Amino acid sequence: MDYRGFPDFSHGQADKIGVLVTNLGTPDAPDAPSLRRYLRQFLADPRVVEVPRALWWLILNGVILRIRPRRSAAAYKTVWTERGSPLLFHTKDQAAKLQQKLQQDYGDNVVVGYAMRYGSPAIGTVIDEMLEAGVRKLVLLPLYPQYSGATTGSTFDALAHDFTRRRWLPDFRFISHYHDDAGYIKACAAQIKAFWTQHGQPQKLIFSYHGVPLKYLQKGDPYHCECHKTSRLIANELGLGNEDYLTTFQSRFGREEWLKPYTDATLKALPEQGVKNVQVVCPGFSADCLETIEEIGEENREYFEEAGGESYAYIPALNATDAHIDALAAIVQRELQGWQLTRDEQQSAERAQQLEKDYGSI
Ligand SMILES: C=CC1=C(C)c2cc3[nH]c(cc4nc(cc5[nH]c(cc1n2)c(C)c5CCC(=O)O)C(CCC(=O)O)=C4C)c(C)c3C=C
Ligand SMILES: [Fe+2]
Ligand SMILES: [Fe+2]
Repeated sequence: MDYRGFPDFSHGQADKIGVLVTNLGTPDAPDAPSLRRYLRQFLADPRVVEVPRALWWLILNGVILRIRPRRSAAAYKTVWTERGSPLLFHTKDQAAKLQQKLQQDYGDNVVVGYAMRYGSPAIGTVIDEMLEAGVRKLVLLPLYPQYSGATTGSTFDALAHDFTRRRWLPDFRFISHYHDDAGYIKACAAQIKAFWTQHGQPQKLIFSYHGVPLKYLQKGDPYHCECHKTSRLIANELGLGNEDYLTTFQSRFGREEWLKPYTDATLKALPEQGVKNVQVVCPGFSADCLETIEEIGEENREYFEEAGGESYAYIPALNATDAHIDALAAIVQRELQGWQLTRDEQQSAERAQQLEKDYGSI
């Protein structure tokens, strides 16, 4: 085994702190070949689809990868922008703003990078760049507020796999969730309040989260509970009563039962129950993407309106808003305690280095 290292590192180099934010990943282009590549990597992950490998290999290659790439490419085309996939450019913006924010306290000693669990930029490539830049302490923040083995757990797997082939491992911290973090909850509530200032308050607020198969909950995945807790905390912050909001689950994949109630079935049923004015918000998505823009913004709007709904709005994700970046920075900074290198300490470290250079070490 040839463990990977960087032989030309400088001995005097100050240790840097690396903050790596990650998200799920997205195809490189909204076309069938790119989707086939992306979906093959994503859906072959045993954390995502827990079906016996040989059987799943047959279904994935024999059925899904023949049909889904073309269908999904058409959906991605409707959300694609000049800057590419929304998920990718929002993540890029989040990392850039987080870098600026953390630099205020840590100067050049902190390096913020972004990577994707599937597709590019790959986690290993970005860690290479960080280690080469002198990062010896690494914080990984998957941008999934609610923990699930399928998302957060899988991101850890990718990192752990990457570490198995490295010669010099950094100190490492992993933020596995922040579903009840006060700053995150306040940022979500503020985003909703700002929307209400412009568009008014709905009859019902729907908190819609990406679903997972029901059996993951039954086997001990905390995702379902964490989603409900996030909704409850945001609702409290907004002063809502139990009857003012609902928690639902979207983006079902495959035939088995997923977490319920389903977002689409709920929106189809609400008008008949007299609920004709709703707003949907997706606190589990830290960035707008196909699943929010197209599925919630378009597809589910149609279901609601076809069923007799009169007013429907999607409240955008936190994306790279200041309140979101402030919340993420606070989460990261809490994790950095003990590692903290403030600008003052950095300056005195630089002075010490200079003295050593001028007078030699004692
Ligand atoms: C936010 C948390 C997410 C969980 C939990 C999650 C679980 C999960 N997803 C699939 C299958 C697909 N998801 C797809 C897109 C997608 N999923 C998330 C997030 C979570 N998924 C995001 C942010 C996105 C959007 C990516 C983008 O490029 O915009 C897709 C691809 C799109 C499509 O072909 O429909 C699939 C497939 C499973 C099976 C699963 C849990 C087991
Ligand atoms: Fe998904
Ligand atoms: Fe979807």
